[in-house]
Amino acid sequence: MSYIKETIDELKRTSPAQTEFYQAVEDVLESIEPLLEERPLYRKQRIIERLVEPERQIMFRVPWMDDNGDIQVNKGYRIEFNSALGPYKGGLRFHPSVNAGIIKFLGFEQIFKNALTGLAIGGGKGGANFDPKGKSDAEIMRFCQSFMSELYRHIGANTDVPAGDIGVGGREIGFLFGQYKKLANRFDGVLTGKSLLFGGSQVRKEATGYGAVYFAKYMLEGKSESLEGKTCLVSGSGNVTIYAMEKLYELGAKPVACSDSSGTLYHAKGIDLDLVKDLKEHRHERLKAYLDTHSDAEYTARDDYPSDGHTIWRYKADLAFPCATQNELTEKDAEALLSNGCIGVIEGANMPSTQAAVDLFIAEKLAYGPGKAANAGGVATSQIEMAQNAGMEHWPFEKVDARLQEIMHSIYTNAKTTAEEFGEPDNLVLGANIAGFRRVADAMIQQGVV
Ligand SMILES: NC(=O)C1=CN([C@@H]2O[C@H](COP(=O)(O)OP(=O)(O)OC[C@H]3O[C@@H](n4cnc5c(N)ncnc54)[C@H](O)[C@@H]3O)[C@@H](O)[C@H]2O)C=CC1
Ligand SMILES: O=C(O)CCC(=O)C(=O)O
Repeated sequence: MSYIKETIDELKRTSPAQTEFYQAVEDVLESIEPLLEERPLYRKQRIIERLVEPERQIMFRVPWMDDNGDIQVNKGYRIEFNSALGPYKGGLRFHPSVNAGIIKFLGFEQIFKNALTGLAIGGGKGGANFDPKGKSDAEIMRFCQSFMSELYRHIGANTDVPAGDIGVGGREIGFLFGQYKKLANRFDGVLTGKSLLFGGSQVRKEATGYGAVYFAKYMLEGKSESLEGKTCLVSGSGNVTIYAMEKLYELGAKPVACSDSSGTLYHAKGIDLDLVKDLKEHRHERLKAYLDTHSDAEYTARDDYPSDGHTIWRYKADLAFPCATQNELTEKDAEALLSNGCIGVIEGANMPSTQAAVDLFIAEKLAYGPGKAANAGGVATSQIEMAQNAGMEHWPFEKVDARLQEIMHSIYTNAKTTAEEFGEPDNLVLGANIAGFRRVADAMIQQGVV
């Protein structure tokens, strides 16, 4: 039996029912096989066995009272996965689908993503199976306060620094920070993605979307192509999607489709970004309401999606940016993109393409930027926020944006040159996984068996 299969079988036995986690582990293990052959020390040191086991997993009860006075109970998680390179760093996700397996897959991805940034940050992730949809601000506040009432004792500016992810934006980070400050009696950089009024960094809100588009720019330049005039499908309509679309417009491309969990919107003239921002950032409405302003746009409800995939990837466009959630781009979607002449897929979300879709992109030598490389701009800018907090500084927008561009360029170059080193110059999955793994593994070896 191969080493990879043995490892996955052992994970299935010891950590049952964590499908997304196995998928994330398999993706990394398959890529690093040539490195393991070249450097037997990694197996001797049992780096893989140590890496797949989180350093610490915290699971807790989150009781809170809704507006009717009824008591609700959710499950909270913080998985402190690996601290070889720095304090645990990674977002919090509030979504009804959250469970230990989802948080573990996200935490595992985060280890290698954070390593790729070249910064001193380890990997962690957390969240709750709480559904913010339809909740009042007061309910969100009470939930965040209860969540932090347990979490505060596990985190710290030099220990573990959470941020946002799906369902956790500026409003939630504000409530979480307020409760942390009250309980810990400390005002420090324990969370990132904070408001600019109390320690937040310029560009953090925009960073993941902007970063993914910078990555696309560098990857296309590597193929003597550019973003200018390209039509783009950008799934989702949250933080990552909105700022990816903003940067695409700035760099001369045209986003023509986006989506939410209820359906897909297509507008051949180009998505009206101001309207989407208003609908999603202020009015908290479904995308369908876009049709009230633009009757020439098309909307497909989720119930009418093809049974083997998602409507958004069936439209013709030059580039695809999956920016919503995991496994939102299937093999059939990948086939549709390729047959419609799509030349690049750049992942703003974490693990949005199924393994079969990824295999197809690699076999077809598509310009493919895997999430752990392409969406690392968010966490990289979080580290810039931590550095500003520690130094009691506040950098201007231009300075943070320039640093973000440098980091995205270096991530692309590192993934590309590592892919070349291992004889597969077009395979940035292999390049990103090996480059990220090597940095973490070498640090673990130097720190001994801990
Ligand atoms: N916020 C950040 O800085 C970072 C986020 N990510 C990843 O980017 C993705 C999006 O995160 P955010 O934009 O922060 O979250 P968000 O909560 O702001 O937006 C999520 C969006 O995805 C949509 N969505 C959720 N499930 C969907 C589905 N099944 N089909 C279509 N749309 C769906 C929601 O309607 C919403 O528009 C996630 O995979 C997250 O892990 C990755 C790196 C950093
Ligand atoms: O900014 C951060 O700390 C984390 C962002 C995040 O959750 C991610 O990169 O998936």
